[in-house]
Amino acid sequence: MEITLAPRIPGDVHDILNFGMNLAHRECRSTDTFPKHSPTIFHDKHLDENYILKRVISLPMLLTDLLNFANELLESVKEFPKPSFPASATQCYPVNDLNADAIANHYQDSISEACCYLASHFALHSKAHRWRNVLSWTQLDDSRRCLFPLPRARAKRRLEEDHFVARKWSLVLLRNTPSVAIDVLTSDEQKTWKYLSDCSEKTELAVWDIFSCTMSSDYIFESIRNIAQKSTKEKTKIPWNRPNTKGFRIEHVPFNRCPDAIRTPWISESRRNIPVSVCQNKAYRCSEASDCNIGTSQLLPQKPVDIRPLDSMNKEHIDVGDEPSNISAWGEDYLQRAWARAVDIDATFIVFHRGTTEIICIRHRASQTLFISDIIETSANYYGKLQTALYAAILKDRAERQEIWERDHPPTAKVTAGKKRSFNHVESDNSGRMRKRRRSNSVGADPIKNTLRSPLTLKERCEKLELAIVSLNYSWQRSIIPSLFIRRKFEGREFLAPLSVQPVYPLASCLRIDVKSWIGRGTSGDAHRGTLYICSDEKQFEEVVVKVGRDDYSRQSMRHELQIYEHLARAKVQSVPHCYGFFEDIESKDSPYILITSYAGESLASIQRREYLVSNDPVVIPKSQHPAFLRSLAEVHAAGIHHRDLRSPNIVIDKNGKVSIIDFDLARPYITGQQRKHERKRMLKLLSGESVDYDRTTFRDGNCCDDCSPGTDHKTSEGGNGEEEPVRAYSEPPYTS
Ligand SMILES: Nc1ncnc2c1ncn2[C@@H]1O[C@H](COP(=O)(O)OP(=O)(O)OP(=O)(O)O)[C@@H](O)[C@H]1O
Repeated sequence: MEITLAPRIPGDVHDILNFGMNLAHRECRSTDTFPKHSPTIFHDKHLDENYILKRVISLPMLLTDLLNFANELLESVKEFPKPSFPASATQCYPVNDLNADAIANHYQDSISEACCYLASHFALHSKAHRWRNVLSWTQLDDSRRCLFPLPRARAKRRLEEDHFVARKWSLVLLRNTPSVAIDVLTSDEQKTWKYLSDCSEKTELAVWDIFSCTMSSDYIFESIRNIAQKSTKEKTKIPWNRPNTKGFRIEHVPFNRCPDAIRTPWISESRRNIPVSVCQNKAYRCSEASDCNIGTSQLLPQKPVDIRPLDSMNKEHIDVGDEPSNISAWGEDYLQRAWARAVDIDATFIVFHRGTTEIICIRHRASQTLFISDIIETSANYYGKLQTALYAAILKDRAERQEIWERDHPPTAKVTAGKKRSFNHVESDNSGRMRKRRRSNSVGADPIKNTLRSPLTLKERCEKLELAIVSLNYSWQRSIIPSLFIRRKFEGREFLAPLSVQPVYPLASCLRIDVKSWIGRGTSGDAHRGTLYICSDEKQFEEVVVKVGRDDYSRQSMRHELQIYEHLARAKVQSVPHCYGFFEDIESKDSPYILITSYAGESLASIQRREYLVSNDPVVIPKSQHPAFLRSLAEVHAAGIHHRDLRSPNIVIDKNGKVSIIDFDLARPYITGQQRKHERKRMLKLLSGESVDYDRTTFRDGNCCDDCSPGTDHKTSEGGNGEEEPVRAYSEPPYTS
């Protein structure tokens, strides 16, 4: 009989496995409050089902499972590594300000780096003398969090939130091959390595939310634990608001999800709680409508996006007392956000860490369930072992899921170019239908068809329609049920009448708008691109821009913009988009307002940016093309409109070369000759690639424009007697912004 002696664990490995975090915890600062809680808003109602956490289950056994897994790994190790490990910091951490980043740095230095080495060794190449690390716990590039220029107040709030929770850390897979002959590895290790090699460089493997070490984060952790315990006991589902729109038949179209690992031991316990229907290994097809996406597919974003499905940034700060019972909603919020991030990077493990305590969660994709451990004390002397097991589990889980995926999707010899489906890009089931419709009715693409079908007819027909049915289909937004918006009209500065909604609208009286991409964010809201048609007639449609605003400021500026567009339409100005109207969501007063205009092409800013990337030189528009730009501006001026925000994002050019001026939220309905000259000069500067911006630091009255130096008055600066009669667009008192 062969007797295998347990290997002697070297001292440095022993130190890591028996590491307990030593973090002195001071009283929280008096100013410490929760970041804003974010109730469900319009965009949340249109979230892709995959991004919604449906239930949570408490899994107290997770800790034991992971420690047992660590023991199994240790037993299987034939030789322990002999490199010099990053030392685990055992000294007490200075606690001046335990903000989220300080906690993250401490976790990284004290234990994470060492665990990356150990877990790589145990899970991948336990027999090799010389080996490399394949894991790195890293702060990710922060640039994706600042995609949009934020107004100062929102940027400040974001900073406050960053202070409380850092979301930019993750475990990353490195693609350097281990310097070890592959035949030294056991067959299991070879398999794991093969499947991990198929992942791309710097694949994010798990989600970490690192909290500041304060009383508030302590409350949040308790809240998470309580939510898990309560919903496990009562078998509750997390409720999710949807639009209340009636009369839309919801079709249940099952689809294949990315797989969940099944054999992994650490979810053996959890599997008992997952409904059998969604736990079958084979195809991960959802079987009940309530448990899966309806009519949608798993479409992972192509570009990294800042996932904030619960848009707390736009919500009022809600202070809570020190009562932990008040804060269950906060815990749910953080769980939901972490779930959404995990969906985005297709991660199974989510870790909440706050220095002295930690919670580990496992995401089950098919049932959209999160299994939640108890609160783990990081000072326990098995914490190092637990983290090593966690990292190895994450690696194994990734490899196993890749194995399942490749088994279920064997490479087909013949893949037609352009039809290849990538791992993370599955087309939505109705996209083919939409493409077909667009091909056969490509208004805008074919000028002959345009004239035959006269887009004006659609515009004219739309003028009388009161109801707009809006659904979102881009990035993580994928409406199951559309929202209803009702047309709003104004008299002077106020709404003409209170919102009145009829019980039933015939399809022929409804506009339908499919929002399909995000264009940009301005001061009055987000601009999206979409397709507009009338419900009863899908044959005619037009590309539109839908500006979505939520607050009072955006309502005011959209109202003003609508008024200017209406005037320009009456004056038959051709060089501006057609405005379809201003609509309001009928569901609640928190819901947004939308302003719909026709899509008028790509902005000068975006063309110049694109060209600049190629040539690296400021982009100059050829002189021969200047008249088209100047004519468009002159047309607007001739109608008595002073734009006052003439910048390259607000000049758009369609594919036939037609130049339009957009964005009239700052415009004034009267203009002097001097102001006209100034805007013309500004246009020429923009065309020659000069970057010109407005000085909005001083208040300008109607006699000045923002291009004048402060103190200049058009009336007095004019030659002759200085008198100049402004052209008035309409006889309202001048609008002051
Ligand atoms: N009708 C349109 N056609 C083409 N692109 C458009 C249209 N309307 C808006 N856009 C694009 O969307 C972006 C944002 O829209 P817009 O500038 O109107 O928003 P805003 O909130 O008024 O912004 P701002 O801060 O400039 O006032 C614009 O820069 C432009 O590129």
